[in-house]
Amino acid sequence: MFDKLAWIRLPRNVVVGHGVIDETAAAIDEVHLGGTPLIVTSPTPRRIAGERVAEQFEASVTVTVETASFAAVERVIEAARAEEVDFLVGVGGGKAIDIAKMASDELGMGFVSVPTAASHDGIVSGRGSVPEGDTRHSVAAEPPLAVVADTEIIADAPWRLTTAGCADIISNYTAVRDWELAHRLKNVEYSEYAGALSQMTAEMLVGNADSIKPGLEESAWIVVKALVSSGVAMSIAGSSRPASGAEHLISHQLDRIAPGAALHGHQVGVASVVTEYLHSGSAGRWRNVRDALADIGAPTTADELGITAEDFVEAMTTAHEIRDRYTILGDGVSREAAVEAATVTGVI
Ligand SMILES: NC(=O)C1=CN([C@@H]2O[C@H](COP(=O)(O)OP(=O)(O)OC[C@H]3O[C@@H](n4cnc5c(N)ncnc54)[C@H](OP(=O)(O)O)[C@@H]3O)[C@@H](O)[C@H]2O)C=CC1
Ligand SMILES: O=C(CO)COP(=O)(O)O
Ligand SMILES: [Zn+2]
Repeated sequence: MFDKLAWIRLPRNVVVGHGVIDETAAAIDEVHLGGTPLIVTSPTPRRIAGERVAEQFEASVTVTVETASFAAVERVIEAARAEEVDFLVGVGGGKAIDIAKMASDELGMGFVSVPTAASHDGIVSGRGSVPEGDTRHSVAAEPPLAVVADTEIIADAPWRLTTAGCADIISNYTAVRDWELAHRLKNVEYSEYAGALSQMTAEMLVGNADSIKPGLEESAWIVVKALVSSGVAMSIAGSSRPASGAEHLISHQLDRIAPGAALHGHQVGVASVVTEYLHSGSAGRWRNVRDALADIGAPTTADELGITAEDFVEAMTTAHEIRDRYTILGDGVSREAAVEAATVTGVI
């Protein structure tokens, strides 16, 4: 008798390359999804990619969403039922993809991810994040059956979206440290395989920092591959643990305290500078994290995020409350300790 249930849900077809958007229907066919797709997109991605995806099918339905909300997920579910579609395709950044992912989960329908920006690892994962009440963190949702990432489109997206994706990957270092800590102190289940994959993904991205530059299509390749790998680590773990530790808790808290101030990846990157400091002290590796962010042009200070020192410190001191996830924040860092960590690291 097994006392453990392993449940790893991964994409079956990951297509990455120049111009592959025009192969979306073929990639979908390969995973045996047939019939009419419901394309979930947002205004800019619709113009750039959504229409090119739609024209590959005899019939399709498109829903354009403007904001990430449960109302938008409901609208997509209603459209899918009313139009009797067979599967969902999310075309865009995290907003369109997560709305499609959450709706697919509810509908029990196949889901395909067509990212137009490499802004964070949610574009390839089985985790969905749509703000609900006070909740900002991800929940389990339908993983994509196929991912179609056109590097020509992604390389043309605003550069800040790509640096945000890089910073989300760089934050894997501290996420894994938090996970190991929770394993040691709280007996939280830890997967060495998922932890090693997540850490290696960050190392490879940092090792390739010289090739991550605006206007260079190879950057999109490197970042998408890292996001896929991070998504796989989360699938193996069955949670976002390998890619989300205290730095993510701080970012989720910033989303409440200073909504819309900065991109997810940029926030978790800056937060990981201070959480690395909390882990290893002033002589530790926080400078490596900061320098890795600076090398790819991501923010390294609260000011660059457009967040005040006061708000950043408040997020640090309250972030432990938002989720049952043990990290270096323990049962809360004091205001003095938060100010010290953020000041020594130059974050505030
Ligand atoms: N599942 C997970 O684990 C995670 C999910 N998230 C979720 O993801 C969302 C944030 O993702 P993010 O990608 O930053 O947000 P969006 O999907 O809102 O995209 C960011 C902006 O980029 C625009 N855009 C997208 N692609 C292109 C392109 N190729 N060229 C020009 N502009 C483009 C969008 O246009 P437009 O305004 O027209 O949409 C939007 O203005 C949030 O809803 C968040 O909750 C965040 C982290 C993790
Ligand atoms: O953003 C994520 C991983 O990079 C998902 O993490 P959360 O579960 O904390 O939302
Ligand atoms: Zn993240």
